Formats: sequence, C-alpha cells, structure tokens
Amino acid sequence: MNKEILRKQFLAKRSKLPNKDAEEKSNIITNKLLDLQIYKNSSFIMSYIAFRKEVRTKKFIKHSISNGKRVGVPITVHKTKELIVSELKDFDNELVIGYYNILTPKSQYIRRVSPSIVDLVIVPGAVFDKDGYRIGYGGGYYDRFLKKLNKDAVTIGFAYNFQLVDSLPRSKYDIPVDYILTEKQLISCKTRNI
Ligand SMILES: Nc1nc2c(c(=O)[nH]1)N(C=O)[C@@H](CNc1ccc(C(=O)N[C@@H](CCC(=O)O)C(=O)O)cc1)CN2
Ligand SMILES: Nc1ncnc2c1ncn2[C@@H]1O[C@H](COP(=O)(O)OP(=O)(O)OP(=O)(O)O)[C@@H](O)[C@H]1O
Repeated sequence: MNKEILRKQFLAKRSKLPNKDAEEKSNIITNKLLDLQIYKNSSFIMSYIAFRKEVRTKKFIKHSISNGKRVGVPITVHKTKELIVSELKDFDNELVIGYYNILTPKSQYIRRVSPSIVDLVIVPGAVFDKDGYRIGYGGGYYDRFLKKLNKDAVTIGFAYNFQLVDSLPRSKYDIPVDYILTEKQLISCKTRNI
C-alpha cells in the first residue's frame, strides 16, 4: 500500500478515537516516559505540541519544565519544510495558534537553539512500523530535522498501539526512530535492526 493511502487510513482511524480514550492513553504514555532512564538522563528535550488526536504532550512538557529540564518545540518553516527548535519556558503564556492550527511560540518568545543540543526528541506520526519507520503529515519536516541531530540523541515516537504496523514502505529520506512508546509497550527499534 502506498504512503498516501496509509496516511489517510491511519489519520481517519485516529480521528475517531474518543477524547476520553485519547486522554487516558496519553496519560499512560506520559507516565511511562517519565519512568524511562532515557528521559531521566535527558537535559534538552524537543517535543511536538499535540493537535487533533495526537498523543498529548502538554502534561509532560509542563512537568519537564517545572522539574528543571529544558524543552524545545518545533517551529515550521513552511517554505523550506524545515523545523526550527525554540526553547519554551512557560507553556501557558508563550504559545499562540499558528500554521496548520498547531500551537507555536509567539514571536517575542522565539528562542532558537541548535539541534545539536537536543538529546531527546519526541516524534509524532500517523503510523509507525516496528523498525521505527513512520508516516507523518507528509511535509517531510521530521526527516529533514532528524538528520541534524547529534548522533547520540535519542528519538522516541509517540503513538497509540493501534498506530503500529509490521512494516511500512520506505523511501531514501526516511529516518527511523530509536523507540516507539505506546500505552501498551515500549519498542526498541534499533535492536530489531541488528
Ligand atoms: N503536533 C505536531 N506538530 C508538528 C508536526 C506534527 O505532525 N504534529 N509536524 C510534522 O511534520 C510539523 C508540521 N507538519 C504538518 C504538516 C501538515 C499538516 C496538515 O494539517 N496537513 C493538511 C493537509 C495540508 C495540505 O495538503 O496542504 C491535513 O492533513 O489536513 C499538519 C502538520 C511540525 N509540527
Ligand atoms: N531530507 C530530505 N530532503 C529532501 N526532501 C525530503 C527529505 N525528507 C523528506 N523529503 C521529501 O518530503 C516529502 C514528504 O516526505 P514523507 O512522506 O516522508 O513525510 P512525512 O514523514 O509523512 O512527514 P512529516 O515528517 O512532516 O511528519 C517527500 O516528497 C520526501 O521525498
């Protein structure tokens, strides 16, 4: 099946998830993340800000900032399809609705940092396979971004368990995530690739 059909199919499936389930599953995923050694060891985390029915990230972002971690959020550069990392210090006061209806930093709160300081990235997606390959919204934003990371940065895809499949079509730009975290399991993708 091609990427476009899979993207549509999984976004449609996810859009049917009741808010209550999205919240419950997101809470489980958040708690699992906070328990991971990788999370505990991280000092600068880049996370998407959830919209629509994506796995929610607001709680863990706020928790992380309150507990002394640095957090960056993506700013989309529409023209080049690139992501800029902007450090967020106050979730409730520094964001405004931006492109695609996703919360983004207000201009006076844009604090650009280099992708090289990021040590953990939380990656969104419509569907993931067990080797960590993903299909997102189709902009190629994350594929362009992930290659700029420091080589020991860790990437974790956030998904509901129903967004997992055995294998997805791959193209030359695709960069798999290291782990996938769902409400049911933590998948280590690298060990599967050996
Ligand atoms: N929460 C969140 N933030 C994110 C992403 C994401 O997937 N989730 N992105 C991940 O890359 C980037 C934004 N990419 C996006 C690209 C397209 C659409 C979107 O709504 N597309 C329309 C179709 C638009 C068109 O074809 O012109 C749609 O799906 O209805 C949303 C986000 C950066 N920030
Ligand atoms: N590093 C790159 N350099 C140039 N083009 C790229 C790169 N990464 C992806 N692309 C192109 O961007 C387009 C969208 O890619 P793809 O379908 O993989 O997006 P996606 O992973 O679903 O989206 P996103 O990363 O925004 O969630 C494709 O045409 C792809 O060839």
